[in-house]
Amino acid sequence: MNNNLKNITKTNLSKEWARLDRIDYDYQFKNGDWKSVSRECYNRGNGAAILLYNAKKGTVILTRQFRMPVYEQNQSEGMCIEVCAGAIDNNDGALETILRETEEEVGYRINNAKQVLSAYTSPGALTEKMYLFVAEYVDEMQINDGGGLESENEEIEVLELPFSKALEMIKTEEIIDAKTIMLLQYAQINNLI
Ligand SMILES: Nc1nc2c(ncn2[C@@H]2O[C@H](COP(=O)(O)OP(=O)(O)O[C@H]3O[C@H](CO)[C@@H](O)[C@H](O)[C@@H]3O)[C@@H](O)[C@H]2O)c(=O)[nH]1
Ligand SMILES: [Mg+2]
Repeated sequence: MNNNLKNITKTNLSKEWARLDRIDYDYQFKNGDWKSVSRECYNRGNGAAILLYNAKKGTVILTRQFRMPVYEQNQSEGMCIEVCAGAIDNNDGALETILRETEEEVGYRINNAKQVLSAYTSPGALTEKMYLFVAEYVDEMQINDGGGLESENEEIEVLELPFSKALEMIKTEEIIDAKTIMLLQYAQINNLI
């Protein structure tokens, strides 16, 4: 399949929380020339995210939390509004991860969720693939206040917003997280709410 790729070597540059490798390879361009190419790839595993919506109330559940990489880019954007999401542990599936994160982060116990999209979040730099879900919630499914795990230094504010307001916040750039924009627009295009 990849006849235009050879001599792939991987050099680990960092391995603390996640793994940063430099991958060197020879790549044959369309004009037939082979060139040596080097790319850094950050591997922090894959992720799952979910848009919880209530069609009757016309609302969605989102989170707000401090994100250092965002703060590093722009201090005023460090508190990031996102759908509920979590990293997929090695042996877990995307669905069981997102059901667990939904309980931990936003405090709702849902029995099932529908995977509607999958997406590489930054294919030039990250190996990460995200599995994006939607699920309906009703108030009776709330079992705690959410907030995330203190043991993981998480402090997650739970937001229940009118869907129309969430869409407006994409326009005003108060919502600037890619997976969140994708899921809100998926809900809009498919008239979920
Ligand atoms: N020490 C340390 N801990 C970390 C680091 N990165 C994450 N953690 C720990 O791992 C936890 C991960 O929490 P999750 O809820 O599982 O993941 P997330 O941070 O919400 O990430 C989700 O969204 C990301 C951004 O879109 C995705 O990149 C990720 O795959 C996942 O879906 C954090 O609370 C924190 O305790 C790090 O660099 N160092
Ligand atoms: Mg999370």
